[in-house]
Amino acid sequence: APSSAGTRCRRCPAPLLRCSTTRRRRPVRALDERLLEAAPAQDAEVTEFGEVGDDVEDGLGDAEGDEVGAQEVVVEEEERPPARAFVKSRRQRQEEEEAAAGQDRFKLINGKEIFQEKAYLVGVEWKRAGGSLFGIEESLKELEQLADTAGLVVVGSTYQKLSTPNPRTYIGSGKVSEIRTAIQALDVETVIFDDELSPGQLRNLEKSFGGSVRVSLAQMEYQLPRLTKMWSHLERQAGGQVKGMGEKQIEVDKRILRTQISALKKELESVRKHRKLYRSRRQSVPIPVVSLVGYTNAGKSTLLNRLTGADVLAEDKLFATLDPTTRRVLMKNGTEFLLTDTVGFIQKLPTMLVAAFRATLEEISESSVIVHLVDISHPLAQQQIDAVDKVLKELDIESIPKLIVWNKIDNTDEPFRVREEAEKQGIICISAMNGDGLEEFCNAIQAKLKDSMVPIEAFVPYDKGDLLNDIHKVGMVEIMEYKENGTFVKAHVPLPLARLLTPLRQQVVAAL
Ligand SMILES: Nc1nc2c(ncn2[C@@H]2O[C@H](COP(=O)(O)OP(=O)(O)OP(=O)(O)O)[C@@H](O)[C@H]2O)c(=O)[nH]1
Ligand SMILES: [Mg+2]
Repeated sequence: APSSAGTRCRRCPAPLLRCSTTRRRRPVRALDERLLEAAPAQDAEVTEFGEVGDDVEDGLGDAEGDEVGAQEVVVEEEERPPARAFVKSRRQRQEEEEAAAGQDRFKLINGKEIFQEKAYLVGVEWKRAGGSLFGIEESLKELEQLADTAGLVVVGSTYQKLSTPNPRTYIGSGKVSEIRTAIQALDVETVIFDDELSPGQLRNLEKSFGGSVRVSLAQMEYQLPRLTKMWSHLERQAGGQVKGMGEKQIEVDKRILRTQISALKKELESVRKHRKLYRSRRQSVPIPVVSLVGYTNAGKSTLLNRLTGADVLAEDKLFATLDPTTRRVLMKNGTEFLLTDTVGFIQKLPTMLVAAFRATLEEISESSVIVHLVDISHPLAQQQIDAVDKVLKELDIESIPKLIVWNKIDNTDEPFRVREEAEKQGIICISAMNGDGLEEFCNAIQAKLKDSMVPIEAFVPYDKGDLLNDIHKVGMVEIMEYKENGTFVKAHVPLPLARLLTPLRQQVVAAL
């Protein structure tokens, strides 16, 4: 029989069009649908299935081992309508399904409605030594998480090992055609490159991916606040297989995204203005600022919530925090500090991102202590630490005392051993989730804060009582003696407060 191998399911004797076992995994499903769509020209499409099917076959298991699959086949075998009618009814069903799926593809993410585009990821591993801290597979995994955070559905990914980029298309021509096949087979709407491409390379890729496919630099902006990666958006192919519905969705999708971008831009701008104002106001009440930095998903927002009860967005998503948030932490001994949450760091921090998140970075450089929070339960914890350190180095903040804190101790396999290691290195272990080690954390912060303060001795007259309050709140008092016309204080205070106290400090000698 012609092309019998291609038309039969590998796992069962059913002809492919009737075997619903193949509808399990997404890539195959997409192919199956295309197959049905082009039913009158079955043979040609079936060949395509045979080819691409090989790539997605693994993991399906063998026929005997999978009873569910066999059952599904039996059910469909019972009906056996004439091929064409069968295809038609399936087609209708498929249309309905698709319409329903279209609705499903709008997801609420952080209170905003986002259309779930189908995305395909492309990465490049450089052969030269001493390249990235992260392996290509890790990098793609992270990119997948980023895409997921942005509300995309990743339908596939690929990567290539290269020693130099192809000046025309960045990746090699073989890879380009492989991706083109995948775009068609999987109905891909967005191709995301794990690197920054030149406008020329983008244009050439656009051509290579087919005339009706558009790759545009402007789309980079799509997810700018959430995604730091290079975006290239592929128009769904017009005509033929595209349903009117699908086209409309793309338009709606674009509109939503465009509105979102401008709204987010405005938001970001107003946040910056607000924070600038806030900062200058705060400087007159010199409560020390502690900045929380760390790789994305380290648990910074969770820790801030834990310590302050602030309702800061904590999510198992990358870049859950867009706007840095500052909260007041009151310690048991009455001392206060301001804790600032920052947006998570990430490897390959592109210039674009540095600019967009300058607000966060400004905050860090003005803090009294920097807390570097690490997800110690992450298999790539060390690489993440290195990536964060690299960014911190660029900020020129070496003079600010730093505290390293290992978080998610509850999530480690051998918490005892991890704690032992931490102790050796003078590192604090906590669980922001269950509150373990938070008291130790606060004490360590206090000790670090003291490092950043200056020792003073001052005589504060009774009519300047508010200054005494400030010293209590933000400083560390060693001696406080009430005299006839004022109070003698020996303490460590932050530099700005020491400056405010300067006139009173001069009076110390006179008063004694
Ligand atoms: N098991 C465990 N999970 C934690 C702990 N702290 C945080 N998490 C989880 O880790 C995930 C990320 O936490 P976030 O607080 O959003 O992380 P973040 O560092 O603010 O992330 P970005 O804002 O993206 O930089 C969430 O799912 C938290 O519930 C912890 O101590 N133990
Ligand atoms: Mg956060």
